[in-house]
Amino acid sequence: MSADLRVEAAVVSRGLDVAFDVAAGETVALLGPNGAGKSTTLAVLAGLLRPDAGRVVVDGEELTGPRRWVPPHARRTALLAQDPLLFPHLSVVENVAFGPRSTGAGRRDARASAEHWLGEVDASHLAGRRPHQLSGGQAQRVAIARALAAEPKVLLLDEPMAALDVAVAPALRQLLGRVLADRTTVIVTHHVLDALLLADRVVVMDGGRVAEQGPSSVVLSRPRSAFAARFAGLNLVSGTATAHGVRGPDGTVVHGTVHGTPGAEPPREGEPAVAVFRPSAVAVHREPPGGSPRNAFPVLITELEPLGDLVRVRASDLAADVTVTSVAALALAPGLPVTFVVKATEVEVYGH
Ligand SMILES: Nc1ncnc2c1ncn2[C@@H]1O[C@H](COP(=O)(O)OP(=O)(O)OP(=O)(O)O)[C@@H](O)[C@H]1O
Repeated sequence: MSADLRVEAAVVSRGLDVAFDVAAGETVALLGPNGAGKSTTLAVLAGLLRPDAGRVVVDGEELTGPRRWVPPHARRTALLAQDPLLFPHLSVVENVAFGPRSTGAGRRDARASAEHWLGEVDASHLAGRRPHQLSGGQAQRVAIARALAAEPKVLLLDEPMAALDVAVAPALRQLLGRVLADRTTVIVTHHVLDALLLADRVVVMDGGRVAEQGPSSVVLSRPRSAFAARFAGLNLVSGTATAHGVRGPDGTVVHGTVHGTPGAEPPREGEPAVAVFRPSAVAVHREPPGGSPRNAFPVLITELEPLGDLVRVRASDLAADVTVTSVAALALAPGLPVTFVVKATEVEVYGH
């Protein structure tokens, strides 16, 4: 069911001029500051907005073009907004059956498909309820089932977790990880973890244009655009899982909290895993701290970069954000050997 996607779109009134591709089965996260044009791009893909110039091609078929316009309901693209927008007068199962009904399925097939997809999102028990009897997280699950039941070629998600309590977001992220695997998806998100764990690639937008794009782990650990650097700039250490962390390529173990990834159990020992921690969680020491249970990395400083009120200290593939005062106090400079120190409680470990 997955299809490849190409978009080129200029919308003059919104200052949008973007072009990017999504491979069949790939999940791309659209990141960027407010007003960057992420939602406008989704609207163009969904057929809700006709660009002044450009085209949208899915699976070799032009859906939007100079002389072509396929209306939203006939595009086989499903858009899932922050707000689930369920029909209030229909039950949950009727809401989900609306997806296949809208693509021409008969009543009985549509109902069977609705029951199947409710099962896929762990919401079978909600089938008979009305939308006003659902929590925000439950309603969003039902909306996901409705989107999937229409068997879209492309799934478009606009901050699907933004309106939810932080407490239910992890469960929904896990569900999305499961259902997005092998589906062509574009997801707008403000969360670095969504970009890292749900997306294969990220496209960073700024001022209506693509500022940077690439594999999620590369862009998030070595960002080139100012936004991506502020947004992420995470330290990532890839290797194999141990009981309490990750063993890096040089044999050093980074200790942290081991989590399951969306749709998967926590990594077992020896499986590929990545340790993630923020540069702001890293302290820089001139002398290795003795007898400490913390993670300590002996490194050589390669670069000092101003970052607002802070200074980003880069050393091989790692970064630490420290105050200007401590740069002066420690006389930090490129070429200086130092120790980067991070508490295990600041390190998250995921299967990769
Ligand atoms: N309905 C609209 N009519 C006219 N201009 C709009 C409309 N929606 C957005 N814009 C403008 O288009 C530009 C891109 O906005 P868009 O909502 O696509 O950005 P975004 O990246 O999705 O932002 P956010 O993260 O805040 O949702 C902005 O300048 C915005 O003010």
